[in-house]
Amino acid sequence: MISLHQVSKTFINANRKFQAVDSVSLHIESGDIYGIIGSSGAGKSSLLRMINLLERPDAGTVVVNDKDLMLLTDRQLREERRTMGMIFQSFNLVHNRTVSGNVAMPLEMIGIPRKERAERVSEYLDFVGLLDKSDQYPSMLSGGQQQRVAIARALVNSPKVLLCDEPTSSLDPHTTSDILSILKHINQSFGVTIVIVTHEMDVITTLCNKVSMMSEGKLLQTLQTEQGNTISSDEISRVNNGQTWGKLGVNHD
Ligand SMILES: Nc1ncnc2c1ncn2[C@@H]1O[C@H](COP(=O)(O)OP(=O)(O)OP(=O)(O)O)[C@@H](O)[C@H]1O
Repeated sequence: MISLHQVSKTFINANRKFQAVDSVSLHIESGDIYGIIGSSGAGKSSLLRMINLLERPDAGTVVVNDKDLMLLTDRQLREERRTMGMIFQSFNLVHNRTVSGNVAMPLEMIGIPRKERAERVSEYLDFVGLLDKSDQYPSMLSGGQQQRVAIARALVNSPKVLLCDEPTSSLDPHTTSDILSILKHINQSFGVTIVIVTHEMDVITTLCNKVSMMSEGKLLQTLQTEQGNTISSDEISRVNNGQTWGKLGVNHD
């Protein structure tokens, strides 16, 4: 469903080149919950953002739903991006719009009529348990509630893929667990493929059936199990006696 082939990305900072992603290839099947784990600066977010071409690779190919995204026109790319929702560590809500106003935004952009828009917004706010907060503003909500609004907004267009960039990194453990349950439910109930970037091992062992470890722009290793199961911490410990994980600065216990 998603294939990255030898993608690379170099940024230029203060006239110095920095290779954030170095010839990475990976394959994600429909229905997977695919984790990308690594320490800060490993290139995880850049890699994730290349899946929907928010970041354009300097080299390599990005194929989603059998389409080579680099070959699409701007208009075709906009359409293809609608099949991919995205959520972020900092939620990225629009603060001068209400909760329902935020969730309605993707539908407004494609001209869905008001009545249908209202129905779909209510349906997804109900799904994330926030229907009673429809008329509130983001600043009146907790971090976990704001992330649930962002999830509703990402789902309202019925995407096939949900891209998650450190979605629980600014949340406490209890709220993290709530958000991970919602993500699992989205995968199981709607068949949405999930790609999640994290530096937290618990996120991987709670949620993911595949995980790639990233360091210094490269994928070091990928582990996988059946869809519907999660990679166990035992399995992770067995690989190279955990040495690869240690190299990432990630605690695998
Ligand atoms: N738009 C950009 N311009 C310049 N440098 C960038 C840009 N985006 C990322 N980088 C650099 O590329 C490297 C990889 O960043 P990236 O955000 O992909 O890593 P990460 O593994 O997600 O780290 P973190 O968990 O800290 O977000 C970092 O050194 C970062 O400073």
